Amino acid sequence: MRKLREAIRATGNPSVVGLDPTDALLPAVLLRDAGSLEDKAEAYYAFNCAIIDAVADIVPAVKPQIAMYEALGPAGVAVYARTNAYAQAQGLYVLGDIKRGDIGSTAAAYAAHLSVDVWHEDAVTVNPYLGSDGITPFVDAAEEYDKDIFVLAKTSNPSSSELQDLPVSDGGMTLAEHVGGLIEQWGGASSSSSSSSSTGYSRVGAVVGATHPEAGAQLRALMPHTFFLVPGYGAQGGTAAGLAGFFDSAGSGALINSSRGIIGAWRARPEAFDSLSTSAALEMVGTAAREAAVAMREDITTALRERTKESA
Ligand SMILES: O=c1ccn([C@@H]2O[C@H](COP(=O)(O)O)[C@@H](O)[C@H]2O)c(=O)[nH]1
Repeated sequence: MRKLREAIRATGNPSVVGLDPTDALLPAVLLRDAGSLEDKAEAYYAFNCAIIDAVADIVPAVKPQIAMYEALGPAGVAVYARTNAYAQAQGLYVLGDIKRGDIGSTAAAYAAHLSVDVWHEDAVTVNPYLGSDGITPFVDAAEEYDKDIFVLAKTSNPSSSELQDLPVSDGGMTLAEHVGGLIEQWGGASSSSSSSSSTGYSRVGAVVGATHPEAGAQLRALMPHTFFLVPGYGAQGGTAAGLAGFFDSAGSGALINSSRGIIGAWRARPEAFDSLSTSAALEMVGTAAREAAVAMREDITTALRERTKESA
């Protein structure tokens, strides 16, 4: 997590902007002439670049959600990779939300996301449901190419409880907590020769939803070497008040994501977007995204300061 932590320190901002474009999240004027999937993919790219340009100096990272790009077929996948390259060129850490997981031989092929530089990702998300042989290829690739992975532990969605809250031991440990223990092990296996080990956090992070503050605090206590990616703030109802427990006592250890709350912030503006030119609409999208990103940063850093005051 060395690169991510340096970027968080440089911006003073532990939050990440999710780049999850959909037709509903783009002003209609940007899609007016998009007659094909290729045109639509180009519109998504222009939208993403406007947002990246507007926030690159105030956030450490972006998290493109590959599903939104795969929905447009090959042209969308190409725009996913181009968006990542553009974000990296602006100095941002790129966390590809690809949520892969499969048997070992197939996981090894998926791990090319980290080893083959066409994807331009600094980290990817992975699904641990298949166990260690589905994860090890990603850990090995992350180690070899100095990248990171984030393993799903306690996800933000309401039905995560159907599986992740099940007790898996007599002591009442939940499946999410058990996965947390495995993540610490996978990170420990990676950290011996890792440049990340000097940061106190291994290169194997965990995804822990902002919508579950109690589970977040519990997992933080159980997982001292694991950096958290925390989705669910904003559109899914997670609040800054519930987030402090996801961070360590030094105010580090977590990166909070907002996607729709930032890239769709333009929808709350009074301007009549449809009467704007494409370039004016893109500028407004960027301005609204920047304001929303600043508000999110203030919200989170204020909550962290309040916690420090309370514990002093
Ligand atoms: O537990 C999880 C894991 C991943 N996500 C992803 O994060 C964003 C959230 O988008 P918002 O618009 O901020 O709700 C999206 O890409 C999800 O696939 C998650 O929400 N929860």
